Amino acid sequence: MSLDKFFDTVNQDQDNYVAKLKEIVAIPSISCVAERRADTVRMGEWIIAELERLGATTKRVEPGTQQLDGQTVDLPPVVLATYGTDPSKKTVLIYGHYDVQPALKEDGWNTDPFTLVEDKEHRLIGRGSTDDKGPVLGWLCAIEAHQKIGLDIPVNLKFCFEGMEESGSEGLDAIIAAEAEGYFKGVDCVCISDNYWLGKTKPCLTYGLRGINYFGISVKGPAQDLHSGVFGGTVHEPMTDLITLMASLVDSQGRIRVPGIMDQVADLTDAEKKTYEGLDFSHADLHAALGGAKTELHADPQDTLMHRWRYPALSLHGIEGAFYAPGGKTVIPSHPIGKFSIRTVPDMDPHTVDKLVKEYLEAEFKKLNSKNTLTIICGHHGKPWVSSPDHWNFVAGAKAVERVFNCQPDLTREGGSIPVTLTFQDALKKNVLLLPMGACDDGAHSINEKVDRRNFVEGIKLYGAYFHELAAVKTE
Ligand SMILES: C[C@H](N)C(=O)N[C@@H](Cc1c[nH]cn1)C(=O)O
Ligand SMILES: [Zn+2]
Ligand SMILES: [Zn+2]
Repeated sequence: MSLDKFFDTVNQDQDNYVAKLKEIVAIPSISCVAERRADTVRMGEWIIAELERLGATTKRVEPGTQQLDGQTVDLPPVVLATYGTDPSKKTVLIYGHYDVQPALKEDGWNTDPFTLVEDKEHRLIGRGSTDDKGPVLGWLCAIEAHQKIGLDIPVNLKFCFEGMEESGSEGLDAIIAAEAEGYFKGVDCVCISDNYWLGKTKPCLTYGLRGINYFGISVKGPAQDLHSGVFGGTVHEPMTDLITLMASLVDSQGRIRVPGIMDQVADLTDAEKKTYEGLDFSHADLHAALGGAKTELHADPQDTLMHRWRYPALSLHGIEGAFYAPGGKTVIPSHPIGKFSIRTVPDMDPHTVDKLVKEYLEAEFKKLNSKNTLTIICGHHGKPWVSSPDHWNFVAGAKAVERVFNCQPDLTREGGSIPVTLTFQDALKKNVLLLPMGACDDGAHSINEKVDRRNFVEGIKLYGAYFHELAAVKTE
């Protein structure tokens, strides 16, 4: 079977695909703030319209409401769609998310985050370009290219696109559980494109993710912010308590200081250690992704990967309600909320993690003898996931990589979290493959997020080739 015509069409039509990416990057579908909820819903509606234009049957599912920024708001729709129902074909379920992380030009972007621009190195820069609008659009472009040349897609496609992945996938697990024997019945395998290659040139197949527990530390003092000249030295300052608590969570070598956390981590076996040996990863790749900074914690690249994939990490994210703007405001913030998360790994249990963190911070706060009020906010959870890369779904993914990139993919785990992965595996009892298009230096969640034009275009080819390899692969 030759896919050359499909590949040629993708090459020829790439400017149209990039124009579509520009259209959707312009929709600021930030799921974590109420004022962007209407845009997030609009983004979901754009996908429904595009799927219908391609001839898919869609189902818009409303997951309910949530409390956000002091309001009750509708959760964005979960978009389910079916393309092909031939009982003689395999059926693959494709998941992606259409929400994005916040982004402001003032964060340090060189260009407006919601205007996709292409620079001289053919980087397509804009929020969501790699996480996850580029990959989501990529699947739809692969269908379009097949249609254009009259090439049959040899598998049935089901889609599940959500708008809350960056905010804990609220509402999605219940929909999957309710539809496991309904909409999702007949699915043979699952594919997700929402992570990144190990380096900049070689694709990978991914069989593991870390989980996440997200926290807030609220320290409340006076009823309003104070003048530090009038009140400094006379009151317990909430920021002082908060900074002390945040500093107690992790040391500068990245070691988590909450007792009991490391006790839950699965032991490293010899077999697992071997999986790190042949990997094409050096600290040069890490430095590239750090924008040239050489600030690694570990001397050995294998240790770096283990600490990304199979050990937990605690990261401090920010402080809501604290003064952060330029200039020298002499304020005592009255109610700062510190944000941090723990990336979790097998065999950590999210509820045990919450309990250990809460107990530890309350005990540390007691030591401060402060008259302020502490509240620990246990936010969203996502469980870690590890699966077997020996399944035929991975064989099809590897063959697709070989066809498009002429090389064997790396087999990787991922340090980030996609909470729904384990839900699909458990609820549908089917293998899940992560098949990314983005490179290690794409800067997801960061400033100047990008996807390289090459990755976007070759990624569309990869998805199309995967359809054909899935159809051909032996399942015994
Ligand atoms: C790996 C995926 N593209 C991703 O970025 N996932 C997020 C999920 C999340 C959890 N809380 C907020 N976002 C991540 O790993 O941070
Ligand atoms: Zn993300
Ligand atoms: Zn993502």
